[in-house]
Amino acid sequence: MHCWPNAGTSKRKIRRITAETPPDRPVRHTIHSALTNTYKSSPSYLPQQSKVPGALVRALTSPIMSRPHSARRPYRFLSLRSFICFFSPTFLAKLKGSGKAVEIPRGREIEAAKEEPQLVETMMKGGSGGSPKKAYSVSPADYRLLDEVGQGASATVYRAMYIPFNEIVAVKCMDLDRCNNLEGDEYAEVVTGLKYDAAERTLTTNMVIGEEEVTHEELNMEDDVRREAQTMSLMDHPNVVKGYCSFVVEHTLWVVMPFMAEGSCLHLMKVAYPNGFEEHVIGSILKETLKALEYLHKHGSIHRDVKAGNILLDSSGVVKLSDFGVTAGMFDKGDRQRSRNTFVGTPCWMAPEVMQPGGGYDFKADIWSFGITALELAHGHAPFSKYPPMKVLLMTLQNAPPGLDYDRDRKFSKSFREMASMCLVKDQTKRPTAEKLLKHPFFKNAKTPELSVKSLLTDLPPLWDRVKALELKDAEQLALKKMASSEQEALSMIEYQKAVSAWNFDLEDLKIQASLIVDDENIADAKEDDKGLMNFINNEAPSNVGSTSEKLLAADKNSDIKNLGDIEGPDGSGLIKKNEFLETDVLEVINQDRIYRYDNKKLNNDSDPSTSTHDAEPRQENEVVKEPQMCSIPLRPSSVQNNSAKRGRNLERAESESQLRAERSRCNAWKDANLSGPLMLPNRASANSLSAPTLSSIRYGDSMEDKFNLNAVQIKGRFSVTSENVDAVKGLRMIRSASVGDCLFNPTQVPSNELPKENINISLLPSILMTHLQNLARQTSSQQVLLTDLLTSMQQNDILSSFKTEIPSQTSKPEIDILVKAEITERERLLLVKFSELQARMINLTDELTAAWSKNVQLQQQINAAYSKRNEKESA
Ligand SMILES: Nc1ncnc2c1ncn2[C@@H]1O[C@H](COP(=O)(O)OP(=O)(O)OP(=O)(O)O)[C@@H](O)[C@H]1O
Repeated sequence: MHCWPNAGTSKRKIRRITAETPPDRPVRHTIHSALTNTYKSSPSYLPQQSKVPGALVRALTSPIMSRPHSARRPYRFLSLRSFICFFSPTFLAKLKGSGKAVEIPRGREIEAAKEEPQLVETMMKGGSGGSPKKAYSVSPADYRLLDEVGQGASATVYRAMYIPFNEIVAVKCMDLDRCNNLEGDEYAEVVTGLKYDAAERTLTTNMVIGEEEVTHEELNMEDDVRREAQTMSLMDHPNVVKGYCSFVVEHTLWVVMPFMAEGSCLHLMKVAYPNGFEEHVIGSILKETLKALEYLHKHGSIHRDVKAGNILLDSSGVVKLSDFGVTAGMFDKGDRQRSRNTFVGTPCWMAPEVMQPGGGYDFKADIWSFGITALELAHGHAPFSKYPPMKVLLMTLQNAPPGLDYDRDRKFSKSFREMASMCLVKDQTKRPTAEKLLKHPFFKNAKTPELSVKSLLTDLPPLWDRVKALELKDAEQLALKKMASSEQEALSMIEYQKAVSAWNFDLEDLKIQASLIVDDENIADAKEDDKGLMNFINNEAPSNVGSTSEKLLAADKNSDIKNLGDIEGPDGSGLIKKNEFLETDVLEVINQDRIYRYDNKKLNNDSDPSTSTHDAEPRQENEVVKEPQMCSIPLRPSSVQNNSAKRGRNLERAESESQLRAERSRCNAWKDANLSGPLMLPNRASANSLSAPTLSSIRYGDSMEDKFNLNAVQIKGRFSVTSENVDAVKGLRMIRSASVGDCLFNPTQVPSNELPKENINISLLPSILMTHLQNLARQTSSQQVLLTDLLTSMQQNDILSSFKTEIPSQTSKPEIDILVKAEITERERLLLVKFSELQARMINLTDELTAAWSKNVQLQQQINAAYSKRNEKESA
């Protein structure tokens, strides 16, 4: 790493110099000397005396700078960007290569900008390294958007023609409204610090020079959107996507950049390499990415969103890192050692230290994400990608770091596995720097991307056609969603049947559901339920995992932040200090737009059956899974729902894309069922599953439930009243079935003569009842299947335990044996409890079925009577 000076000092120094310098003295030399002294440890960034822009000089030497704070007023001047960037070491590089000194009479900056918009454009555009600048204008009229080539959470990327040069570029249109609640121009102005006046073709800025140190953050410049545009224009490296220029157009910020004709690695994997790339390709891609990271880190930036979706390829195989929306300057506050405290990134790729608010992190966080990206490229998806964000956070903190599995990833070399594991060390201080990592043998032997990556791209249609094809697929899925409601009802029942047969052994899932999903209406009940559940879990299974989740639950439910104790991951590295991982943090995590983006996107991958169990869920040694879960799942908090609603079309896209794959994986779900943990019978094929998809809900539930819920006007228990039958059941009361929580119509409570004739489709009622009865019958048979399986599983456990008692392990220690036996005995006990519960439920169900049948008969008689009465009346 370069030894950077303390930028804070430099700012103060510059301030002092400018304040003390009489306006009529030539100041360029003074500023240049200051910079020379301040940045002497990084000579390549020294600005040349003649290259400090005049406007900047004017701004710095303006009398306003020497006024006391109180006397300073909002000050408008040309190219705030130049001013701000002046403090950034990276900007100095730009000055060195390109700096065009422009003299503007003092106090006439705004007028000059209006008279010479071209000047503003010049100040805004990128360019460095001494190469002649290509000026890209900031007028939207100069760009013709051709095809959509990418869709991010906050942006749509287009292939576009830059008309003046007849050159193809990419234009990323970032929706400013989506980034904030502020409206349109107002927000655009705030976040960019720049106001584009289309009529005048000028860019102006409002800013208050206030505190002693003028920094990005104090100037309200920390926003992702502006940061991205800014960072992109400052970067200059062959492996970094450079921003040519950026400007505000109505409610969007346009960032113009080179067009990368093959899109992102993620996109390529989705289209043609669902199981990941071969090692030699991965080596090339990663090496180029690492070079980009090395460059960024050397220049004081942390990317914070390294992932396959942000590694772009062009048709000649060139690899570039993009998306600087969350890039942070390590020296933003003028403290070289200062690490970041904000919670930014995408959960699967996020380093453990980033997830722990207050802990602080530095550029090593990018190395972790880089390691995750290595696994992503190797498997076609990131580890834990099928889990909801909150779960990913917990798993990353608590589980052993993911890695390339010795057996499953046999096809990969030892050096690749080793390189990945070096990056994925929880202790950030033990991770190598990008520079060091580049020297790893894995990269030493990597081929140039032109050789390896290019071979991936043969026979592929153009990017925009691929994007369209994916969109068509999405549309098909959406159409599927809109199928007739009766079909949906039928399908939902099938889904439900599958879901009721599902085994979910995942204690974590259950806890997360319990902690995250809160029903406003039933909050008190839910609290009680959850308390009981958690007490049970923790009494029975005092694992670290349990206590962590309980504490999160406690924080979430009771806001009793002070009660949080220290929470420690099993390896001690995932330590969450008292009061650090608080309710607000949890909610912040949930509310993080980026997480939702990720969530939406990852839904595409979630159902990917190739996700390995190794990746997915390395179990803790001490995680003793015990409790057969039968808890009722409350709804999620409305705040989360509100946020989810914002996901809008992204979610729809993601959902629909995931449906087909989800369908496929559902088919295998039953036989894939994991028989190694506690049993959970989902007691609802719920409308909630989206908020906290569990293994079972991912496999069985989401898409079909969505279809089902599309027409649902009321959801009770696991059944819904759809818009089709709502009229028919008007006036009928619903009763809750004691054992299964179903809602059944209770015709005996409604005398037949009270049935509003005009609303009753008489023939519909028996059919509705029949459906419910059939469901009951199916449930009973499902329960029987469950019982059989349970018995089989018990037998297996018996065999296992007797085997273990008969043949004592020679290698394991006696304590471990005792633990194993205790666990098996405990499991047996729980299975027996479960077994008797199921038996009782089956008996209940059978009773209910019989009762329902007889009710059905009664009802039919009543209906017949009512029918003949009406006939009689009519004939009379
Ligand atoms: N310069 C480019 N050339 C070609 N395609 C691009 C370019 N930039 C982005 N894309 C495509 O657009 C997609 C979305 O872009 P990008 O990731 O920058 O958007 P975003 O909203 O920042 O997304 P994210 O959700 O990752 O934050 C990329 O995954 C890529 O496929």
